[in-house]
Amino acid sequence: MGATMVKPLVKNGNILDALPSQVATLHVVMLGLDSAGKTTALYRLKFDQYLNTVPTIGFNCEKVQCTLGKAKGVHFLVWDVGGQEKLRPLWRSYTRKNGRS
Ligand SMILES: Nc1nc2c(ncn2[C@@H]2O[C@H](COP(=O)(O)OP(=O)(O)OP(=O)(O)O)[C@@H](O)[C@H]2O)c(=O)[nH]1
Ligand SMILES: [Mg+2]
Repeated sequence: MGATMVKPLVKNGNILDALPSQVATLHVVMLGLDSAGKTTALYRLKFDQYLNTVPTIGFNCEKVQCTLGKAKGVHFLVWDVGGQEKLRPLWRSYTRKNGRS
């Protein structure tokens, strides 16, 4: 049985360094249970502050520009999807075009 070589996605522990240099906008979907902290993390990324949040009904979408490292200038379109149980059936509609589902 031969071993398979898998090229690591993350180099030097930094996922940003693994991004292609010529990329316009990367879409990121945040999924997780309610009150996991998704919106808090998104606002921290976008506004560099910890802001009070309310439970997300539907989704929030924010454009975030990377300002450091090799990924400087790359734009992320971050989709922060509500995690309440009644909203979870909608999660698949945010992931079906990723080629893995
Ligand atoms: N202690 C602690 N509290 C956190 C952290 N991140 C978020 N919170 C708190 O957890 C609560 C829920 O955070 P949200 O960011 O609204 O959670 P969410 O994942 O967006 O929840 P839904 O929108 O319902 O899916 C808020 O009161 C936050 O202040 C954390 O890292 N530590
Ligand atoms: Mg939220």
